[in-house]
Amino acid sequence: MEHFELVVIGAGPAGYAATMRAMDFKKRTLLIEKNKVGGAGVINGALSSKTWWEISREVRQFNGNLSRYSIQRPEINFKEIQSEVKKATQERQWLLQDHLELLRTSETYKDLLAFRTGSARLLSKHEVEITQDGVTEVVYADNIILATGSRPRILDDIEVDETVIMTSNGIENMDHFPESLVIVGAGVVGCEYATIFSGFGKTKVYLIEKGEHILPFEDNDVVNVIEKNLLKAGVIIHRGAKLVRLEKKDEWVEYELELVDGVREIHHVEKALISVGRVPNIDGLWNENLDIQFNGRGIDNDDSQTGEDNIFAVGDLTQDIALVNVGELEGRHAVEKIFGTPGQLIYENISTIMFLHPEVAGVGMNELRAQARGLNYRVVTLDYSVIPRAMAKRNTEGFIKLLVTDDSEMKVLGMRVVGIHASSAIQAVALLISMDRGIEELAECVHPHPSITEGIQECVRMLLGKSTLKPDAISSKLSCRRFVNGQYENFLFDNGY
Ligand SMILES: Cc1cc2nc3c(=O)[nH]c(=O)nc-3n(C[C@H](O)[C@H](O)[C@H](O)COP(=O)(O)OP(=O)(O)OC[C@H]3O[C@@H](n4cnc5c(N)ncnc54)[C@H](O)[C@@H]3O)c2cc1C
Ligand SMILES: NC(=O)c1ccc[n+]([C@@H]2O[C@H](COP(=O)([O-])OP(=O)(O)OC[C@H]3O[C@@H](n4cnc5c(N)ncnc54)[C@H](O)[C@@H]3O)[C@@H](O)[C@H]2O)c1
Repeated sequence: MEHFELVVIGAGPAGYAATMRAMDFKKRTLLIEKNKVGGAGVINGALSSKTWWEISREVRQFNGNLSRYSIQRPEINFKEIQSEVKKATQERQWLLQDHLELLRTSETYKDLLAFRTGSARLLSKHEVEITQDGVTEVVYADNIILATGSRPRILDDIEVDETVIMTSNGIENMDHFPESLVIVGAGVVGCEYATIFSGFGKTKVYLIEKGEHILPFEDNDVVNVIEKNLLKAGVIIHRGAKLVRLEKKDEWVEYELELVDGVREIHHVEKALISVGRVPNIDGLWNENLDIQFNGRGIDNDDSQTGEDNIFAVGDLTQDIALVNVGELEGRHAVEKIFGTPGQLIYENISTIMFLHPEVAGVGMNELRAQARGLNYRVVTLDYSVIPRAMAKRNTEGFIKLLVTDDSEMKVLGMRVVGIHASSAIQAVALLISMDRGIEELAECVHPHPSITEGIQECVRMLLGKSTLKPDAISSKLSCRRFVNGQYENFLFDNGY
């Protein structure tokens, strides 16, 4: 039986990152993938959907500019766009595969790194069985990292064929812009695809959310901006709606809704996307005799470790946040825990971007989460219309919101930026959170001009009572408040100078 110091199952972002970190420790490692290297980080997931989003954003912007000068819009071609998306995912896949291959054949790594295509499962705490085309092989592993990721959750009674009724695994394989599309579930995936398809201007989008509002985990002020733009792009949003049935009829989709007032409606659309969350890929992954616990949301791990001392679980497979950067962080952490001196696995400073219209970037807590934890906090908001860079872009839609602790230290709890360049603006704050620092540093450093980060600096200065624009003068664009014992109150810091 071939012997490895580490076997990693799954070559998505989490497993790939874990394998490469193991190379730094010079450990003999086997990476096993049953499908394509890159996982949902590349195909039917992060990179593919972001390429669709980028192109849709350009089309929306371009069309908007043409309308401004009364110029007719050109036709856009679905297949050309789809082929551009395929090029992006292919580039990334080739990069990851070629990198793997070059390492495997290099002098330094040829005895360390091995790769097998096949489906893997654990026979015991040290034996991994790999099956490919009916051929089975068993290898011995000192340590094992499970990184098998997740797949779309499917609702009972809905028959997904990935052609007419689809999940995120099928939506990108259509061959034309559908005339109409219903999206069930207005979480991140649902809202991103609603933004993408409404942005192209070729598809009537219907968005169904069982909760009271779209993006139920986000603050109302963020949701309001996104919802307003979706509506402006012609999206019909059914909030608090119960999906009674959704089925294929004559190659179209018929669905029935029960609305909040009890009224029932029947709709017909060309295609459906089911985006109601994801489930971890654990089926048959390990034998029952192993102490690996599953809690419904994912593998219940402690600092990436399962109940077995040599078996670890990382990425979407676990109960923690399902993101590429989190999977990579966990994968690297698990390897450091096995072979080195691990740092702390910290989730508080994880940055996220939701690719909507406009983009929404976040780090740390939002108000919903702070309130759910019963925290008192200070919160400052600044509208994009006071930021020179946004004025120059002729796009002042959006705002910055910063949350800090309600004490003299004012440690950063979290931030949301909604608007252009949101994603690049949050990095400095992510760093402050990771360093567990107060906000003074941000107030004093000199930002480039004009930049969106100047808006963040102004937020910080408002909290410190030394902003250039005063919130009590332009309260429609700036606010500085405390949230104490369930109530908001205006807050003006008197620094005495
Ligand atoms: C539509 C969509 C958009 C997204 N957008 C973003 C985004 O913008 N930013 C972001 O950070 N995240 C995004 N995500 C989430 C991100 O894709 C996932 O969090 C990330 O891919 C998880 O990485 P992973 O390695 O844990 O799992 P995966 O990427 O799912 O990879 C797991 C791999 O394991 C393989 N595998 C499974 N079982 C076995 C087995 N038994 N044997 C061998 N191999 C196996 C699979 O084939 C797969 O390649 C998005 C997800 C979706 C669906
Ligand atoms: N930009 C990004 O970072 C990004 C993009 C896409 C996905 N992701 C990751 O992928 C994960 C999965 O995304 P997702 O959107 O599938 O899940 P999600 O949990 O974000 O959203 C699912 C939504 O479906 C709704 N829902 C559930 N059952 C329903 C029903 N029967 N009828 C109507 N609505 C229903 C839920 O209330 C929720 O709003 C995310 O949690 C995120 O971690 C990240």
